[in-house]
Amino acid sequence: MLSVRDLHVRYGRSVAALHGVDLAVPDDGVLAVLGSNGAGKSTLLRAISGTLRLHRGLITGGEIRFGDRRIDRLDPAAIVRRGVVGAPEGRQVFTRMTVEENLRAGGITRSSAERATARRRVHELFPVLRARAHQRGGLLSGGEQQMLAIGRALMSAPRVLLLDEPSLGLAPRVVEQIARIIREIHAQGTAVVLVEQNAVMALGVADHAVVLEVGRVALSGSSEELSRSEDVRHLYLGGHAETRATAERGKHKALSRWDG
Ligand SMILES: Nc1ncnc2c1ncn2[C@@H]1O[C@H](COP(=O)(O)OP(=O)(O)OP(=O)(O)O)[C@@H](O)[C@H]1O
Repeated sequence: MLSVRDLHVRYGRSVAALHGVDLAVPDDGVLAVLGSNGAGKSTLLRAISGTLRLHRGLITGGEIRFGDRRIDRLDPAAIVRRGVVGAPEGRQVFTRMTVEENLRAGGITRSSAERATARRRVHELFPVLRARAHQRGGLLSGGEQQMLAIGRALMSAPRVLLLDEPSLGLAPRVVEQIARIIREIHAQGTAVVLVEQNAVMALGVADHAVVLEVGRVALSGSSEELSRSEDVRHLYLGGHAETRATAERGKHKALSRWDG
């Protein structure tokens, strides 16, 4: 279980980005983190992955635990070794390196046997990455780069995968494909924290969700509950989109009847 308790984060002296955030991600869960621009979603992921300092940010209160150990004072490499691994946004793959070299870089903390197992898993999830093994990362399409970014994170055999807006800038068909793959990764036993502006996609994939508003958790609950929440529907789903989110979930899970 990954848990965040009363987390406060600042950037420099003037920006207080998180003001007492609480959340929990069960070992077998997918947690969606929704929220509008500037709500603090990326800050939360940076705090969990230990990368805040790269952005001149600092945890000023609270704690982050993985299992029974605190991880909020560890450096990013130690957090990856514990099994909590972030996939960068797709355009941040190593563009001059081949697909295979990108994957190898992701598995650098693991033994060669563990890397071989992880590579088989990545190739099964993303056959395109096997087909394009020797192509430069920068020549892949946006969706393929996103897949490579997720594949690179999976190479370190994470227990919790942190995803920062994997649907950003992708065509709806590709977003559906990524959503399917996230479900598959979860079904294989990896917990996922999914930061998304695309609430339809996120609520379709996650079991639970939190909505951040200016650095605070404004709402939390099961994805079904949040799909039905008036606030979430107006702010993030709009129109008939909530029906789509529910339909999406219905494809993959037996749901209680839609009462909205
Ligand atoms: N490196 C930084 N230095 C100073 N302030 C920052 C920095 N990064 C983020 N912030 C501020 O912290 C707050 C939270 O930003 P954050 O990027 O976490 O939000 P977000 O929910 O991820 O937004 P978006 O969806 O636009 O990416 C905002 O007020 C933002 O301006």
